[in-house]
Amino acid sequence: MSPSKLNPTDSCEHGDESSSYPQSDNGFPDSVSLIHSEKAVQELLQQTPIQGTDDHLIEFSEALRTVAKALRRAAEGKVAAQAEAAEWKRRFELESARNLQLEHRERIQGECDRDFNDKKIENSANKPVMWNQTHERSEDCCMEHGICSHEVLRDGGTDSDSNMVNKMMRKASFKLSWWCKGENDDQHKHDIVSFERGNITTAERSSKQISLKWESCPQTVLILTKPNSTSVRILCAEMVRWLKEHKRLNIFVEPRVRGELLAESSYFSFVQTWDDDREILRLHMKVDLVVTLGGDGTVLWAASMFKGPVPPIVPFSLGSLGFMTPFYSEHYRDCLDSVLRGPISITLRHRLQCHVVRDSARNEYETEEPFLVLNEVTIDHGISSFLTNLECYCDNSFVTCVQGDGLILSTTSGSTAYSLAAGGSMVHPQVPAILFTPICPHSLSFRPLILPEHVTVQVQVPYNSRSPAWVSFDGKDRKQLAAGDALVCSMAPWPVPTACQVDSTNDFLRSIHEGLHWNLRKIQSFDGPREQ
Ligand SMILES: NC(=O)c1ccc[n+]([C@@H]2O[C@H](COP(=O)([O-])OP(=O)(O)OC[C@H]3O[C@@H](n4cnc5c(N)ncnc54)[C@H](O)[C@@H]3O)[C@@H](O)[C@H]2O)c1
Ligand SMILES: Nc1ncnc2c1ncn2[C@@H]1O[C@H](COP(=O)(O)OP(=O)(O)OP(=O)(O)O)[C@@H](O)[C@H]1O
Repeated sequence: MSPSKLNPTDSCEHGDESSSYPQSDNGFPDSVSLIHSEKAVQELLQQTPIQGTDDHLIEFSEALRTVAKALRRAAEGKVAAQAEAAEWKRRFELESARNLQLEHRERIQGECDRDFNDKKIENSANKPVMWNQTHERSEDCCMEHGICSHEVLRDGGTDSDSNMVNKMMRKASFKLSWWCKGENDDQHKHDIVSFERGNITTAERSSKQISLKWESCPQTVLILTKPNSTSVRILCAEMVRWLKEHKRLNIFVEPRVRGELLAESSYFSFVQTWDDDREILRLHMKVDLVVTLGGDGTVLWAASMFKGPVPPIVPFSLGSLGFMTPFYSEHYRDCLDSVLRGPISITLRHRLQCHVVRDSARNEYETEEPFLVLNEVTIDHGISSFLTNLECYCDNSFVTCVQGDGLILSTTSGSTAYSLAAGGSMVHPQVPAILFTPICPHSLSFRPLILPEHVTVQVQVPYNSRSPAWVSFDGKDRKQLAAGDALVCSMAPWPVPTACQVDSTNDFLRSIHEGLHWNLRKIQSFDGPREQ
């Protein structure tokens, strides 16, 4: 998996650049080849006395080039083999996780079937138990499309109202479709490439505006709130009351928020929460809709709670910027009314799946728990004042060595955040791409890149790096990357569906106009010189 590595004991003292620096095929000097090639040349020089003729120089430079090429090929072969191994390892881990999930479900299914047969549905207060209508159906839906929309909940009867006890509850099902010229077309359209008679054409583009239509009514809402804000706390209490009394919905909140609500009034005892963080892993199976009350950070927080499929999120703006929070909190009743009724436009925001691969773990096929980021993963120098030195590979091909303050690998949703501040382009959130944006590169010729969604980007701290690097995920969870450690990033299979106020294009343009005053300039006056 690892790209070429430098031996820390090797010296990097170079002589005359023009004669002793080998060039790789792509024009960049390869660090491993350089060191070895230099040694080879020095040996050659010792063995063959220079007679000062052009012939000798040509011969030496040819030998040098051949050695450099051979070394480069060997290094590339090694990188490819290691990357392939890492990819297999990643697939194996995904498969194992999937199998575990299946086993877990089968176990729960078995328990529920037994319950059914015995006709004894027990009340497990505050802990709804989930099972699927049919195993196959859940597989189709959850694994293929990311959102388990047909799963069934057996409510443990946490509602204070006694007739709610043992109520049978379905997770609301929905259908996604592409909007066609503003009309709702029920067909899923895929990007079809035709090559009839040698003419390549593409039919419908798949990346149209996406519409979500409920097939059964949403029943359970999770409300996530920004902490330490009085206005958010007041709005949350009001919204919970309204959703319960007017929409008859089951409501989940974080333990902190339940405590706050109960401190206000015992009326809120119907509000559900979780005791154990492991229950968060099952939230996507219980919740039809997530409401966020805060700024972009609260949307990031909501996304980070779902390590797999994410239910649709309705983000209300209670922060100062709000690129991902298109709904105004003053109109929450109308907004939620229309969202619960549907159909709604959604933006499927892609996430990046990031694995830290430790140098020591490489032979043991171990990676740490992956992080899913909605904005970006950043690798920087942390508190060290040294330049970061990062070797970057894209699908095993060498991209560049970043020498500067660091590197941002951003989603298109994150393109208006840190990546923008570092000089990256703003990209429509529905574009499936990975932004490769350096932070203060010490080079006159470095420009940000936009890579296609299907690539795997690998960033390695070389052995000759003067200091470790630090990686952070959506601005949180800092981890150190020591020399030899690497970060491997690819597009995650679970996007974050966020409800749109109008549609994803309108919302995106409004956010850059309102949030950044993008391209705001006084309109040129009509009077003045004219072209003749
Ligand atoms: N120099 C910078 O611009 C810089 C530096 C560090 C972090 N950040 C961003 O902050 C994010 C974490 O946000 P937070 O709210 O938890 O921390 P925070 O409270 O420090 O807020 C950072 C700011 O970034 C804004 N922001 C977040 N996501 C955005 C997006 N997708 N588009 C436009 N603006 C966005 C937020 O609204 C907020 O104003 C990181 O993911 C990173 O993108 C930016
Ligand atoms: N439910 C939560 N629990 C813990 N932390 C949270 C939660 N929601 C948000 N945060 C954190 O609180 C911080 C501020 O949140 P957020 O960005 O939403 O508010 P804000 O700072 O008012 O927004 P803006 O930056 O747009 O003004 C973020 O770092 C975010 O990660």
